[in-house]
Amino acid sequence: MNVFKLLSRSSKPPQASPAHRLPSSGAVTNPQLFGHDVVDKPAPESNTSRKRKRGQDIAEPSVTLPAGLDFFGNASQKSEVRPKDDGDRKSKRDGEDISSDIILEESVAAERNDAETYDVDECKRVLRSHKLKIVVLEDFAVQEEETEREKRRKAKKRKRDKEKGRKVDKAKAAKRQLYPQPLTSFTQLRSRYEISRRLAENLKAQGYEMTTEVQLAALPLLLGNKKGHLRVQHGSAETGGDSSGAEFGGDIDLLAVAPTGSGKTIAFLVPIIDALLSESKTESDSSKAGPRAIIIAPTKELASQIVNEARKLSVGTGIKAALMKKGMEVVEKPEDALSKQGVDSPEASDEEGDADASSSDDGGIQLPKPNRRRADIVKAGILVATPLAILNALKHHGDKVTELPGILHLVLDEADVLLDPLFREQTLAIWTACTNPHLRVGLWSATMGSNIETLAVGSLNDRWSSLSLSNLPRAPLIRLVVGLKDTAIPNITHQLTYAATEQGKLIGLRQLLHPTAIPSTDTSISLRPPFLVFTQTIPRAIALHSELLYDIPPEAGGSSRIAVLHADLSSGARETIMTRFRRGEIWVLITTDLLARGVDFRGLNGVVNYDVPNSGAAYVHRVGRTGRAGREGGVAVTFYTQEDIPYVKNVANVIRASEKLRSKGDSEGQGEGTGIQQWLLDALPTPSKRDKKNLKKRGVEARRNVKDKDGKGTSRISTKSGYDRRLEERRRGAVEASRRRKEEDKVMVKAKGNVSESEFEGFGE
Ligand SMILES: Nc1ncnc2c1ncn2[C@@H]1O[C@H](COP(=O)(O)OP(=O)(O)OP(=O)(O)O)[C@@H](O)[C@H]1O
Repeated sequence: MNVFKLLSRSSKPPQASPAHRLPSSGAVTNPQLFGHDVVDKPAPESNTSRKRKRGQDIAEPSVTLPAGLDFFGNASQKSEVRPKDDGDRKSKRDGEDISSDIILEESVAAERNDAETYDVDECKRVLRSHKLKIVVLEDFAVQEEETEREKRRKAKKRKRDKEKGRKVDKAKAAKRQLYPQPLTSFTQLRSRYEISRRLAENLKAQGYEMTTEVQLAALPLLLGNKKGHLRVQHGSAETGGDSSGAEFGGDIDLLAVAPTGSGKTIAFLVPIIDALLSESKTESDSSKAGPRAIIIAPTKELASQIVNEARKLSVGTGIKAALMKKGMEVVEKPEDALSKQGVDSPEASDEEGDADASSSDDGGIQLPKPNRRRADIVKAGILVATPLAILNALKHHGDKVTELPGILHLVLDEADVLLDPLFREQTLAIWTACTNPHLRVGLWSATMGSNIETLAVGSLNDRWSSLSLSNLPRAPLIRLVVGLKDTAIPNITHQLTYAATEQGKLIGLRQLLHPTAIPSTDTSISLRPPFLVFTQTIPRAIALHSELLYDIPPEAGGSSRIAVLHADLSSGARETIMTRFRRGEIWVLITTDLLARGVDFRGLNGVVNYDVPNSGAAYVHRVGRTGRAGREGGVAVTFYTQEDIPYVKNVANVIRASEKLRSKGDSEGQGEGTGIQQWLLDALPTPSKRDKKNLKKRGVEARRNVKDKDGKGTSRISTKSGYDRRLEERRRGAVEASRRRKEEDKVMVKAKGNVSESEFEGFGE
């Protein structure tokens, strides 16, 4: 009997032919998560934004691999048209490169239709069907203009609100809601917002046609002001036409909360690249070369992924994207200017020495100092980095941070973690250093606590007062939410498995690794490689890796198919493992929360939470590594033991919410599987606020990397229980002692023999 059958709860019944629905099957699905039954009018028949049922292919991949092998099927495969070499041909307009006239001809008709717009009611319908909610979180300009009058009005309103109760609040919320023109296809970017032709081509070459929900709303919001499109009228935004509405004076600051894998990267990169291109057309001043946009991400892996994406989108545009590395400088620091003028500065020389010592990029060659320093200053328009990497480069004279007046765009990707106590100080220091009055800020994540919103508003206010910018119009802060906030994506299957003990978890994981060894049951789900396994700590990841190292048979690649990735490895080793995993050479990657956020492995079939995540948000991000861009068939398995019971309700609640979301939005009725039963939710204890805080900070007590009384780590992972291990150790010790005794006896006998021999020798004399 399979014990997991009794103790596990899968969120959906097994599917008939999973191979066809695996994320790694290579087929590109509809990237949208919601609104599949809704036809986005006025999209014409020929328009690529025509709606498809979930799972219906947009196009066949050009290289057809067996479903089980094409792990990381590339979205670009489906695009027949690829960008040609940069120097190929020159555009007749604006000096842009033109790579394909075919694309142009094909898209003319579509562009004409794309220029058609929706009326306000249609906007509302489309945005609601895609579960999009856009509100003005803070309209600073209005606040400042009407301070006195507003105060009196607010006092009156509060009184009325008290009498009328919640209804009034709802009415107020509706008033502040926006309905921008939905962008249902990427071709509309050219017809409506006149983005660079080359940028449009690059998007097409990557295979992007239909927009995801977050792109559908965020791109019009961020590009809208370019043509004065964003107009708020009686609680709604509309395009062109009636000009009686209150118009936002400048651009906007945006706080976007959208599901994992929903294409937020493109949503923030396209407006930045477009803005930099517009700027480069108007500005001929080359002294402005250097970063104009900074994108901060919490890990090196995510930062380097964003750089890659930015480079792909800006091919042939002249816009460059760079990844911040040790030894690079963002701006010239005051001491550099002094040293250039021949003034000796002790701090400058100290720091220079440090930078040289830590720099791995100059291959140990010592160039003359001023030249080296100048050569390392970032010239790329888009700079992507972790907070510490930028801050280290900005610090001078101890803790002073060099200002960055040239930065016009600041993006915090995974904003909630960047503004969490772990990174908060560093992130805010960078934000404060961006002193340009026209700076626009974007905060993006799949999860966002209300404390982050408060912090964002506070930071915007502080910045405003410290820079004394009162003579300039203030941009509103707009919040865009896709789906249900802080919920896991609805297109994956969740399984919460009670494994009782540490041993149980290992057995469970082995069962997932060798599914054919165990007879399949109604509730068992199959998990095909490649998949990620998350542990709570680095020592546990290492221990699990060594335990599973020989589980994959040699004929399937053996131990080379399984790897461990964590922050204690060198950057080079981390990069190699990431590349091998993306190529499909590694099938099982064991890791910590280092890879929980942002990292995009398109064809990942599943995620195993070997250790329960530290919070509901952590669960959302970890499981969001599968089911990217609307791909179906991803699986998320979470093991929990006796020790986890006090905390697992967080995870159960997230799964339950995600299942509800699926069953509501799923016209095919697939969402009716009842994974997390109400009785389980009722039975699980609700963790206190303090417990949640502790858990988030340090994880489950029993698995912390503390030493036991023998000085050994308790984070050990093994199929054997501690009792069995002790017995075994004693047995081994006894065998060893007996062997040693025998050896000693032999030596004694020999020694005695030697004595008698020597005695005998003497006897010969
Ligand atoms: N419109 C689109 N059509 C098809 N694929 C898309 C589209 N937009 C993005 N993608 C693909 O979706 C995947 C996920 O995108 P991205 O990494 O930007 O997601 P994300 O929202 O930032 O996720 P996370 O919250 O995990 O960081 C990428 O492989 C990307 O190429």
